[in-house]
Amino acid sequence: MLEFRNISFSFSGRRGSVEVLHDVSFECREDEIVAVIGPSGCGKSTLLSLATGLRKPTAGEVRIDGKVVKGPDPRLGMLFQQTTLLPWRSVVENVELGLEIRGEPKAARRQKAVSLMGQYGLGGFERKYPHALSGGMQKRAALAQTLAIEPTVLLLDEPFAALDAQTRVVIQNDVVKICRAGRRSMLIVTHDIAEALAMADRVVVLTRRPATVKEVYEVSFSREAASVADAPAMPGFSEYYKRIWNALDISVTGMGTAA
Ligand SMILES: Nc1ncnc2c1ncn2[C@@H]1O[C@H](COP(=O)(O)OP(=O)(O)OP(=O)(O)O)[C@@H](O)[C@H]1O
Repeated sequence: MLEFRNISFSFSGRRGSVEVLHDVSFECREDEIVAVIGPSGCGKSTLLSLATGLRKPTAGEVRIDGKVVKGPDPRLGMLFQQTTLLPWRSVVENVELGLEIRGEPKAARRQKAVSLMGQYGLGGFERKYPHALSGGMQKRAALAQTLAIEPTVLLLDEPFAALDAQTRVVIQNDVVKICRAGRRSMLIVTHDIAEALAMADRVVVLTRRPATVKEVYEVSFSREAASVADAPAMPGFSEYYKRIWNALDISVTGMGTAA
């Protein structure tokens, strides 16, 4: 379980400090998918960087399974918008990278990587290089790389933003299935209300900077729909969409209508 307890964070610069997060508290329990959504620049990525231990909160604590995060933690797996495949390594060598860093013997890590690639629809592409894969396949390979180290908590920062609309839904669905099958916790930062509702069990809406928790919505579309693609047709989906849109308090200025 991942917990943010009374988190505040300020960036310090020559002109003083800017508070980005103010007293943020929520948790992501075992076998739960939580989406964090908020206005652009409110501090969502900063919040994730605190969970990775790369930054320290100015106040409050981040805990994983009850222990305060003090630095990079092997229980965390990350997937970001930009895929992190190394172009000079074959796909299978990319997938096994985390295991190699961890010192796992070559034969064992290769077997694990090949097996994961098979599970994620990448069988036969082991010896190809990343440029030979489509965007969706690269994302799957990055996901296999992340999951190879068997993290208990997955952090995703707008991981699907660069994908085309159809591939995006397919990969969203894969990620939800993989996460549920392994009873993992997943925290996903997104700008996309539909993505948050279709994938998550809870949606945490942050305010503008300094961000604090504005609303938390318990939703069940992700568990009840047959797939991510079916979630928007579920009763109540559009009502939650509207509620979250209103909570985000974004003003849309149109062109107006001609008299
Ligand atoms: N290294 C830094 N030094 C100073 N300010 C920073 C730094 N990194 C981010 N910021 C500021 O902190 C605020 C929060 O940034 P962050 O990237 O966490 O927001 P976000 O909600 O993820 O943004 P977006 O929705 O656009 O992806 C922004 O106003 C940003 O300009």
